[in-house]
Amino acid sequence: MNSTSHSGTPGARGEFFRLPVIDVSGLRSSRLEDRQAVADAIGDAARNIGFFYVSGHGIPAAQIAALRATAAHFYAQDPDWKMKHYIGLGRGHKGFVPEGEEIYGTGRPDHKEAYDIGFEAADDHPQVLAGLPLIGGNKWPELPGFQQAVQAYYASVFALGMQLLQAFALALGQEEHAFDSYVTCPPSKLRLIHYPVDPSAEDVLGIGAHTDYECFTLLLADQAGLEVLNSLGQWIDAPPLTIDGEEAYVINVGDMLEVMTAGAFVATSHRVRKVTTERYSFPLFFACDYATRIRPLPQFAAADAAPLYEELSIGDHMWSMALQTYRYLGEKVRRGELQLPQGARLPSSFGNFAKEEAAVHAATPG
Ligand SMILES: O=C(O)CCC(=O)C(=O)O
Ligand SMILES: [Fe+2]
Repeated sequence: MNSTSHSGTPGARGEFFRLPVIDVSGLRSSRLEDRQAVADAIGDAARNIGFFYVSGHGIPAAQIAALRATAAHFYAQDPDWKMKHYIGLGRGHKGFVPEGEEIYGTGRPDHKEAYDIGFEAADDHPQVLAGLPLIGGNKWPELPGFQQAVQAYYASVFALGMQLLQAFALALGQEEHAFDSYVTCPPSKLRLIHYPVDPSAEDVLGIGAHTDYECFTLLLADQAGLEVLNSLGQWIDAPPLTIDGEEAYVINVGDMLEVMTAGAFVATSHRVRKVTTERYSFPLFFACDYATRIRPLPQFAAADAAPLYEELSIGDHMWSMALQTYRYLGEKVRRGELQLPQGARLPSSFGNFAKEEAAVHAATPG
């Protein structure tokens, strides 16, 4: 753990007022005790909060700067040119996501645009040939340096994700590499999100309240705006943090780690408030391979487990969430061209927000 000035102060589970900072440089130590100590801190934060900052990650500042520069260059282009890379063109669900395309909790479109990049899969990859949604090659705009900057950053942040996956395995009492073989060609998406300022827009959230669908998320943002829901119903700020000259990442537990732990780890709800300063954020949603069946680990499996934690395929979950939040996919569902996978959950089924809502309904007579 970092110095106390940065640490969170959790009381009861979910009662936090700031996010803890975990120095993960120990994950690169050759001594298992060092790696286990970091993993235990991650486990505590995942249980009590579902969100934490990570310092000591070692991602080169130059790669982050290059990514920011190329993202800004892309968004400065005119709208028609950006739409040539529209996510709805071609298969694979990758590319440019214009403002208004995504709708989360509020039922109102988010005030943001994005560019979605996936784990690169060749056209002859068995998962592509099998026609799995979300898997395939990327769209690379003709912008000098874009592809190089994005691929270099993707490789680094993905490698950090693998280290965190191993730490989560240790935190859950598993062998460190227990989950590695589930991550060979995952639908792990890196998003370059741009939140433009619109002073005339009233109360338009950057992103409505939601949980993330995958195992966990690694996020880097350049401005405040991200807010995390605690168990008292308060939105807690998670602004960018620089520690010893290095920008910290925000890591949060996603729906699939919540299922694997039958709720012991929380997929915590979060949102981005209306921005007053132009903002860029880059989440990597770290997933296992599409067909991985996610179910509670043996120590969390209980005969009376909530139906929410019934086994599901991670890819089907991600795809069904996309079908329910992207306009172009929703239209295809309505036209009968695409179907929701069997057993699809509704958006916002997981996380503390969902549980509070359920508790309110259960307590409401009639
Ligand atoms: O922009 C941010 O800080 C958060 C983005 C986010 O929550 C998401 O894309 O799922
Ligand atoms: Fe999110």
